[in-house]
This record gives sequence, C-alpha cells and structure tokens, in this order.
Amino acid sequence: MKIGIAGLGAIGLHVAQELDRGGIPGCELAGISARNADRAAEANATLATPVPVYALNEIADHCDIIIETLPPQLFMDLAVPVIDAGKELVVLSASQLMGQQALLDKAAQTGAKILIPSGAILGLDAIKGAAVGNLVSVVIETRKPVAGLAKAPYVIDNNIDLSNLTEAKLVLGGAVTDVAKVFPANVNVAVAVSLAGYGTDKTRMEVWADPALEKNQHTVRVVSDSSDFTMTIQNRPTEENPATGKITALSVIAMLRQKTSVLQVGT
Ligand SMILES: NC(=O)C1=CN([C@@H]2O[C@H](COP(=O)(O)OP(=O)(O)OC[C@H]3O[C@@H](n4cnc5c(N)ncnc54)[C@H](O)[C@@H]3O)[C@@H](O)[C@H]2O)C=CC1
Ligand SMILES: O=C([O-])CC(=O)C(=O)O
Repeated sequence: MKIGIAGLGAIGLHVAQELDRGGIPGCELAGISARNADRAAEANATLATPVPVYALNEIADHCDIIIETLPPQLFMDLAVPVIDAGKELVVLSASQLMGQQALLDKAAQTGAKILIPSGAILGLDAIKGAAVGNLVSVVIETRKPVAGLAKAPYVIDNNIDLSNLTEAKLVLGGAVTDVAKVFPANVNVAVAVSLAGYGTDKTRMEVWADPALEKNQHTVRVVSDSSDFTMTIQNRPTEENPATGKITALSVIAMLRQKTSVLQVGT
C-alpha cells in the first residue's frame, strides 16, 4: 500500500519515519505534503529514502491511503480531493468532521473510506460494542494543566480567572456539539468518542483546568444496557507540540500495521 502523509509535525513526521525504516509491513511512504518546500526538504532530510512532495490536492493521485495530520483549518483542502479520488483518508483532525455529512455522502458515492484512529483517546472499541445495544450516557471529561487552557480564547473572552487555582475548576460543560463551538482546539478526542457511539449532540463533554496535573487527562464514562465503564488516559506530550500526546502517532502506526496483520485484535 502506498501511504501519503499530509502535515509533518508532531504526528506526521513520526509516522513518516516509521514507514521509512520499514516498520509497517506492506506499507511504503509514497509522498508527503508540507507547508512549503523548505519544510518538505527538512522532513525528507530525516528519511533514509526521501519521497516526492505533492500539494494537498495532488497527493491522492499518488497514494492509496492518505494520513491527515494537518492544522485543522486545512482539513478540507486535503479531504475533498482524497474523497473525490475514492481513496482512504486517515483523519487526525477529527473535530473537522463535525457537520460534514456531505463529505460522508460523497465518500459513499466514490468508494472512499474515512478512518479515525484511536489517537489520543482510549476505549472506542468498547463504546462501539455498547452502541450496538443501547447507550444511556457517554461523558468525556478532559482535564488539562492550567497553562494548557489559560490562553484559550473562550477563557480570555469570558474573563475566566484560572490564576492561583487550588483545586480543579470546571471551565465548560455541555454537548460536544456546543463545546466544540467555543473550544475547537480541544475536541478531536471528544468527536472521536462521539462518532464511536452516541453522536455529538448526546455525548457530553466537560473541560476542567486542573492545577494538580502536568499532562492532559481524558476520562470517558459510559452507561449502557450491556455494560458500564470508566476509562482514563494521561498522555505524555510530544517534544514538538505540547498539545499533542506521544501516543497519537503510535496509534496511527498500530492502525496501519493492523491492515496487513493476520491477527486482528479489538473491534
Ligand atoms: N485525534 C487525536 O487523537 C489527535 C488529533 N490531533 C490533531 O491532529 C492534527 C495534527 O496535529 P500535530 O501533528 O500535533 O500538529 P503540528 O502542528 O505539529 O503539525 C502540523 C503540520 O502541518 C504542517 N502544515 C502547515 N501548513 C501545511 C500545508 N499547507 N500543507 C501541508 N502541511 C502543512 C505544519 O508545518 C506542521 O508540520 C491537529 O489538527 C491536531 O489537533 C492532535 C492530537 C491528538
Ligand atoms: O490529549 C491529547 O493529546 C489531544 C487532545 O486533547 C485532543 O486532540 O483533543
């Protein structure tokens, strides 16, 4: 399988390097898209076998699977041509899939597939299983170190004082659909959880500023007619982007390895 990677930052570069060293059987890195020629050359310089550089609207012509690890505002510039070409799109900026039913409808016509890896979250398998029965409630509670939230536009615009916190403070709670409108930078994992089961209107999200934390922490609480479960993950940040957990790139690598594995584990 020919793999393309669009965006070579905290996630994309790690996946590119793993492909380059032959760590994903059956998959070869066939092309990259970067912000500009210099960034592409920098990325290629870290690879044993440099690869062609393509524009976001060209890369699908040269690859079977295109991995989107872009700044979220560029998502559609890549997604539309990949879906039009009927290829597989691996989406990390999951928040950008909200309200994009037209993109899914187009994929159904062209034969394209949209894959959301587990990324920085856990338990999507269990939520998918429970959703085959009846979900009663799904809540994702995201707790971030105070510094990770203090500069968010919502916090500044609403004069929410996060200085000198001695205990965790609920900054905002509500349906994922509504939280996404004011916290667009923090909802990839919440949208992934929602799309696994209960949808963005019924899945509830809480965003907490927690002075006791040094890492982002996500807790998912599910009540259903088959099982009740609570799962927590604390993500060690990448050196490149403190907002992105190291496990995210590893999750993409695991997803690609699963494509050719005779043993499939999990839903
Ligand atoms: N689903 C999940 O669990 C997670 C999703 N994310 C999301 O994944 C996405 C990527 O995250 P990171 O790798 O941390 O971001 P990053 O900012 O480290 O990397 C983005 C890369 O895209 C490049 N870029 C900018 N303009 C470009 C263009 N026109 N064409 C091609 N490349 C361009 C940048 O130079 C940068 O190297 C973000 O939307 C982030 O929110 C992040 C963490 C977890
Ligand atoms: O915890 C992380 O690594 C990323 C995160 O909150 C998100 O993208 O929603």
